[in-house]
Amino acid sequence: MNANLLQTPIDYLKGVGPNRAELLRKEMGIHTYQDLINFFPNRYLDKTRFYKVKELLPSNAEVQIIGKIVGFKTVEQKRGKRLVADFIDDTGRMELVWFRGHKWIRENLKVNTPYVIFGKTNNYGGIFSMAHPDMELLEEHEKSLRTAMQPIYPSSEKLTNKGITNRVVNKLMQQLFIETRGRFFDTLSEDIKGNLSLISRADALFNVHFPKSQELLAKAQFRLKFEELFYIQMQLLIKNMMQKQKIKGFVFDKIGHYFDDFYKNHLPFELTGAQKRVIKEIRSDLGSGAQLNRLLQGDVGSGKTIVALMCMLIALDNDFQACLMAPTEILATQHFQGLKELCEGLDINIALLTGSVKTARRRVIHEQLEDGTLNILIGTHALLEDKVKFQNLGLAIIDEQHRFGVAQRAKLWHKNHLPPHILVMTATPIPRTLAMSLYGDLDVSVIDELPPGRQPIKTVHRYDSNRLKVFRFIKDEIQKGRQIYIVYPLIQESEKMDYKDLMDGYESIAREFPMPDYQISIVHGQMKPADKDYEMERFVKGETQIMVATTVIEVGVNVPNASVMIIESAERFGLSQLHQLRGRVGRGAEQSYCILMTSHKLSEEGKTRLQTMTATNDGFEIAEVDLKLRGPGDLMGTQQSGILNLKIADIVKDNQILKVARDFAKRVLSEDPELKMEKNKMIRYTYQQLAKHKNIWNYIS
Ligand SMILES: Nc1ncnc2c1ncn2[C@@H]1O[C@H](COP(=O)(O)OP(=O)(O)OP(=O)(O)O)[C@@H](O)[C@H]1O
Repeated sequence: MNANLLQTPIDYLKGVGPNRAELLRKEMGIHTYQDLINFFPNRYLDKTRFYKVKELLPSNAEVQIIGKIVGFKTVEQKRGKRLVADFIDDTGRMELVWFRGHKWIRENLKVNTPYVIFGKTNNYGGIFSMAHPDMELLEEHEKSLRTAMQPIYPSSEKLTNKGITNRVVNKLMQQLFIETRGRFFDTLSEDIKGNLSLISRADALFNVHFPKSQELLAKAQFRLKFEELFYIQMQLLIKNMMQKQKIKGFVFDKIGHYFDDFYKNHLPFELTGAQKRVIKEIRSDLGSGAQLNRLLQGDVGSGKTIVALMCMLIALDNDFQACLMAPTEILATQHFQGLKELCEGLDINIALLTGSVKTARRRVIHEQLEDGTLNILIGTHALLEDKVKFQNLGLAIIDEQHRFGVAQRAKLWHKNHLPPHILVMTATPIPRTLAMSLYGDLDVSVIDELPPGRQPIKTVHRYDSNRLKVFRFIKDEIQKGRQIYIVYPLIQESEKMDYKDLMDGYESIAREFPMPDYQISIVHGQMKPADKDYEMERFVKGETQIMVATTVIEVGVNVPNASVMIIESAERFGLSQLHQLRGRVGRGAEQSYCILMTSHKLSEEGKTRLQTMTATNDGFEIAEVDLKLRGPGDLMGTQQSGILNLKIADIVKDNQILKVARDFAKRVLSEDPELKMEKNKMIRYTYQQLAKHKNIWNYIS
């Protein structure tokens, strides 16, 4: 197919006038023939069956009926007018209803003329009705391309009211196939097609818009989904390959005094097998001559901090500086304290830089960074300020990267004449499939083992009405010398109300656990950093037994003696947030507990979340459920990724296809990294088009 023809503006397609063209462009992003062909149905209806009005059941099933309109009437309602048509077939009568677009409907729908209508039926007071039905003249229906499965396009009700009904899209699609004669060149190699028994691209496009059978539809969808995912994976793998070739990293080939001394004399515990493996992986990257770009995933409490430190020591051994950036002040401070403790006796100059560091101290830090006397800098995004200049930054570690985002990751790159090695740590496990698609340009290491001696956290769900029992339990635990977290949701839109909940909660806890027997800390977002630190500090030192907090403590806080996590209004938290919060306990050797408090009013999804939490402690399993419940768009940090704007594949449902696509992309590139082989000609061409047009779907056809 001539690629230029597909670039034809949509205005030229027969049946598209200036008004429609405008709507197609503005509302549906369809500018060219190509855009239209890549506008895929989001579902299909079985159109083999026609119903009679008499056969309708009072359920709201989607049905297809043949009949005629015998008259219109307008009904006044509180919330505006409703247009109602009397619709009959030879067995009975029903109503068609429109809430909007009355003028267009009256002008365009014919009375006493047979139509095929379809849509969802309702039954109010014994009368069947269908709101905003999709309608086609029977005569046209008989003429149109016969398909068993009727494609339903994702065009909104708004468009339907402006005349772009499903039927119109369908007709335009037919016209497009007529004008292009359905000849679309293939984009995959014979090799891949043969291996996976894929149908041709032309057949796939035809059958996805005009399925001849269920079986062909399935084949068409598989082929198009595979192709979409395959090229995304190609893009990520090639990007990764180029990064390795082009971006020379500093070569950290020495393992010197810092690392050795720490390993032999200061390691506070035996490393787990997973920690050792990950350090080895990172070490080999650091010494390879390419830039390290690695994602380090480890479930909560799996011991990422020590891995981070040991990598920084390698940088120091090679006469470079290192930095660690954390998303919150509390976390940065905690990392600083923890690392300082670990580095004791090692002769390392390590500093903390956050928004609340005083100017005089800041100046010292800036100077020492530039003259190279500061070895390690820990901080928040304050590290990204222009004033912060390193003498020789060799390794940047980013904790909890989704909160920073890709742009900030890039900013760290420019802190040096050559980009430093970048290690991204995350404690929110990202389902493997998603990690593959989102971070395909990063290598991934996983710490999949917890330090020994940890007991799984016992998680239970309790209703608010059982609060007294929960309080009794807390008292018993405090008696045993343990510490307790009580966390309240703080969600921005309703901050005031949440804040009140927190303060009310705090008061009732203070009543239940009076001084001097009990000491309570409180930490929330509206406090000054210094006050927060003070309260945190008291809890860390064990001076207070209860920490009442909002989710500011969500990530990374490490108080091994804390053994009970109580989460108030647990139904309001997302799954990964619940898992993160739970991860604040179970960090010592004692049996730990997580108690999820809720009212009796729970949504289905809320119930699933609570059941998942009580059933498993595995962060990866939880992340998978979370992904299924919320969809990838809602997962932290994924919004910024264009990758999720898929046209036909669904990253969750089609993750098997994603795996196959990734395997094939890898296979092609390992055999032919520059796509020079004759058999990969189409792949090379398609890939080049893709790189040129940025948007994957703007070229393939
Ligand atoms: N190999 C090990 N053996 C025993 N204890 C360990 C080991 N590795 C880490 N720890 C301890 O486990 C606790 C958790 O480690 P760390 O804070 O590094 O976890 P993390 O992976 O950063 O988790 P999170 O993301 O939840 O903060 C710390 O108290 C740490 O000292």
